[in-house]
Amino acid sequence: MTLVFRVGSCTECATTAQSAAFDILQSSRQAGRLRHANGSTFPSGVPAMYARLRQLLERVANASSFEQASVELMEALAGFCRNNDDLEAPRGAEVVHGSVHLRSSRAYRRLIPHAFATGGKAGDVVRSAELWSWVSRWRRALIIDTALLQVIIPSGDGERMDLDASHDDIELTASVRRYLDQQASHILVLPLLDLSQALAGMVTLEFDAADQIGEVFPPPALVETLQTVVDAAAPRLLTRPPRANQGFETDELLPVAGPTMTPVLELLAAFARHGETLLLSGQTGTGKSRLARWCHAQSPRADGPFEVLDLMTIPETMHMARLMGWKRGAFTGATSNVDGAVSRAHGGTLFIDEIDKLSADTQAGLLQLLEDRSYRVLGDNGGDRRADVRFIVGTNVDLMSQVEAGRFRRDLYYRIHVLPVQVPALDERSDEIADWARFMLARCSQQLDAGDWKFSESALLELEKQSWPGNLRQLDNVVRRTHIMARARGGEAAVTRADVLRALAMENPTAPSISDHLRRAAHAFVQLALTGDGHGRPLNLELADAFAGHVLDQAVKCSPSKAKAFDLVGLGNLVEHKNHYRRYRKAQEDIAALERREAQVHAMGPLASEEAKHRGAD
Ligand SMILES: Nc1ncnc2c1ncn2[C@@H]1O[C@H](COP(=O)(O)OP(=O)(O)OP(=O)(O)O)[C@@H](O)[C@H]1O
Repeated sequence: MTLVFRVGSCTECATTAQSAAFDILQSSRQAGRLRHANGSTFPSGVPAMYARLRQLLERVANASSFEQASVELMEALAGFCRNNDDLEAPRGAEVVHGSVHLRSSRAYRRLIPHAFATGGKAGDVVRSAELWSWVSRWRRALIIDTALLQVIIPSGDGERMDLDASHDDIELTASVRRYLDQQASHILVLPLLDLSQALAGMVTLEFDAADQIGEVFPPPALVETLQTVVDAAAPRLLTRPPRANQGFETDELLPVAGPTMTPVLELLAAFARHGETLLLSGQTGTGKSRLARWCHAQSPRADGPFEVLDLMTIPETMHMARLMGWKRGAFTGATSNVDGAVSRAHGGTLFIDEIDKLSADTQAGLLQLLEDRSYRVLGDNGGDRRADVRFIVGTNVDLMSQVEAGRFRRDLYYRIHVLPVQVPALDERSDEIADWARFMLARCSQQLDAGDWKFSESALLELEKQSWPGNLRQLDNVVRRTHIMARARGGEAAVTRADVLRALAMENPTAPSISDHLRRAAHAFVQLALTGDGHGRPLNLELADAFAGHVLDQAVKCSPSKAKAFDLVGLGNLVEHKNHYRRYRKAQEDIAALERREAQVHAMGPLASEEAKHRGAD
């Protein structure tokens, strides 16, 4: 008799069907009627295995959290490995570590490491990105033979791929080799699929099985069993709620920590302890740079320096120099030695923000730095230096799309994609909005020495109702604006809903405001100043008057007459007194002066001013 259970994409249906199937299996076994599809009887161990599987499913279903359910699963998998007489797997191998990874395609959502009795510390278990990239590419169980550096696909004919060989599908870096070397002899990676067969994560088991090096270990039959167990447990496991909020202690680096952020903070706290590169992705303004600093404070390097290299604010031609530093004479105008970010971060952490902006040649330099932990200061003939630095990198773009577009090196991507964490947008953690708003209001009242300001409840509700595409940065701007408006209105130190509504009315996130345009123009001006000639002649701030000149020039170009143009920009009185020609001539001179200076700066070359800026640093 064949029984087919058809189930929809609902956990309840699937688990009920599973239970029914196991019950039938059990009673058939008891009645001695169990037959394989080909007519042979099942090996005696198979029904016993299903009984154990059923117990596991009950334990997973009753687990109070995803974390507890994951540990149940890993313990059960280890049990299947140890107690494997029926499966004829070689004995003498120990399961040392296990881990359940819950991941989206680009970032970790949860990581549950587990050390078995004989193993080391669970906190040591951090998987590399490569395991994930392989399992997501092939969506089947894989074994890594860490001694022979081979990936083995145990199903089918046990296809082996040399990790050392240049294989199109495999990204292998020296660090992976090092990483694999120091772990157990074999790593089994099992995909974790949800009910719709989408890849939701992976389960890894590490074996200490030195006498199995070169063998397909664990043997394919055991791998198949373990995968069956994972497949059966997955629907229940994936629907277990996260562990109850343990609450993160807030401090000045982490002023707010709402329930939605708890899993992210747990991951960051766990990853902070490691030396591997941490990748923080997330929309602009979500607080990545502050979280990087928080991670540093949680790390064993907390007493060392925390350095930031914000690539957004550095001209591309200076990326390498600012990262590595330079020696006197390294290039024209380099009149003194200047430390780079790597040496300033020695013994601590270097946060490289907007990593996607990294110039092509610096990408190669950073790759070598991450691989070998060595770097060379520009113009230094004394050889390479050792970098004792933990790297955290930040981006607000999808780095893989940059790789696919050929703008970011694939090997560097895999090298920095070791511990990827996605910082949720503020709209996804609206449970934090009120606390952030209170914190920001207190901060700006304190900065202005303006007393003890509070939001009314309805004002906070109004903020919670909004969407925040600019995230914490936008909320901060709105809170500051609200505070200014409320103070101008007079009365007691309370921000009302009406204040909030007025401040919000000035927000138009889709169209950049005049302030945004001015900020951008100021940024461009400062960038140009940074690329000055290195002889102590920075781009004079007075040249910024050219901006007013441009405004007047545009007004004249866009208006039917000069008189109307001057009226438009509030200078109508000059027309009355016939002074406007002089004013317009001055505007054109300002523009011409800036353009002349700009041409000179470009002709001088980019490195010189950097040197000038750092003159006296050593
Ligand atoms: N821990 C914090 N303490 C105080 N303010 C914070 C904190 N985190 C975020 N903010 C507020 O949010 C703003 C943006 O934070 P941050 O610069 O860290 O974001 P980001 O994600 O690194 O942005 P970008 O991608 O644009 O570099 C800060 O200017 C500050 O106003």
